[in-house]
Amino acid sequence: MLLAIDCGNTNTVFSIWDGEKFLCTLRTSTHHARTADAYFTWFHTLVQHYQIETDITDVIISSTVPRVVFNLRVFADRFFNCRPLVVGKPECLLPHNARVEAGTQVGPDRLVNTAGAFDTHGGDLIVVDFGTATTFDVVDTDGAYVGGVIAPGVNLSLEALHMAAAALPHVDITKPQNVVGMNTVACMQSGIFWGYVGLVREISSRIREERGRPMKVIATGGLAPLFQQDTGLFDAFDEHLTMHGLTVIHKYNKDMAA
Ligand SMILES: Nc1ncnc2c1ncn2[C@@H]1O[C@H](COP(=O)(O)OP(=O)(O)OP(=O)(O)O)[C@@H](O)[C@H]1O
Ligand SMILES: CC(C)(CO)[C@@H](O)C(=O)NCCC(=O)O
Ligand SMILES: [K+]
Repeated sequence: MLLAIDCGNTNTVFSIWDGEKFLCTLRTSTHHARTADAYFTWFHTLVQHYQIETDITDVIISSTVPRVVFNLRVFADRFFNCRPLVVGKPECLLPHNARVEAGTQVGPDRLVNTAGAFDTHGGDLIVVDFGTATTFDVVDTDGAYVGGVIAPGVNLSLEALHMAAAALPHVDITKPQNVVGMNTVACMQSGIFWGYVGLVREISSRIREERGRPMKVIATGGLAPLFQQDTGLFDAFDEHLTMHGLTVIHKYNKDMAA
């Protein structure tokens, strides 16, 4: 059984993959100081709570925060007696190597999304991930990551308004009824929501134009469904894209080692 760990700048997600399906998905906030023992206490409590029979033999990690990898390695070694595969390390092979400028470190989450999206949807894709940052990953015909776009995340943008302007409150994202807001909160929500709809539309269309071919837009991340409603921004929403990508990369490495 595989334990797949997707560690983002805001949240860390653990999923158990039995080879056919995910048995559970557990979420915690990302903290570089969390110890291996603390991970296990949290993990074990939830696995017991959900009464899941686990027999973890393999661990794969994607982390956009380099500092957390040490404790996750200790966690894998101490509790599952295994050496984890870490996406982005030379020993972790990718089904298709990224084609980017020499010396560029592509975020592991973007490499994982690329592998997952290509496996499910084929080539010529734009993958949009609404995480801490909103990223666009361009997946070539053959499945290689060939570049993309990084924009500030939705919640980060709302937080930045609140932090920088004394009179602007903390607000949660929602889809406003109107564009013209008649109170402060509605004005902020409109700016972020409709601004993002425009951002996604413009960037997707410019990517297609630059590459001169039709490309499908696949969205993932917790906020994607909110942006999909009535906007037709995406060809598909794939909630489990990152986790699926981790299983694809794990299987590829197993097959290559066999
Ligand atoms: N309707 C909503 N309003 C506000 N926040 C939401 C809504 N739906 C989901 N979210 C939040 O969106 C976030 C989406 O999670 P996701 O895993 O896609 O990215 P993240 O964890 O924030 O970023 P990262 O992977 O970079 O750490 C979660 O924090 C979730 O609580
Ligand atoms: C852009 C983020 C923060 C999105 O999670 C992550 O993929 C990252 O840290 N990337 C490194 C730079 C790059 O991907 O080009
Ligand atoms: K994410």
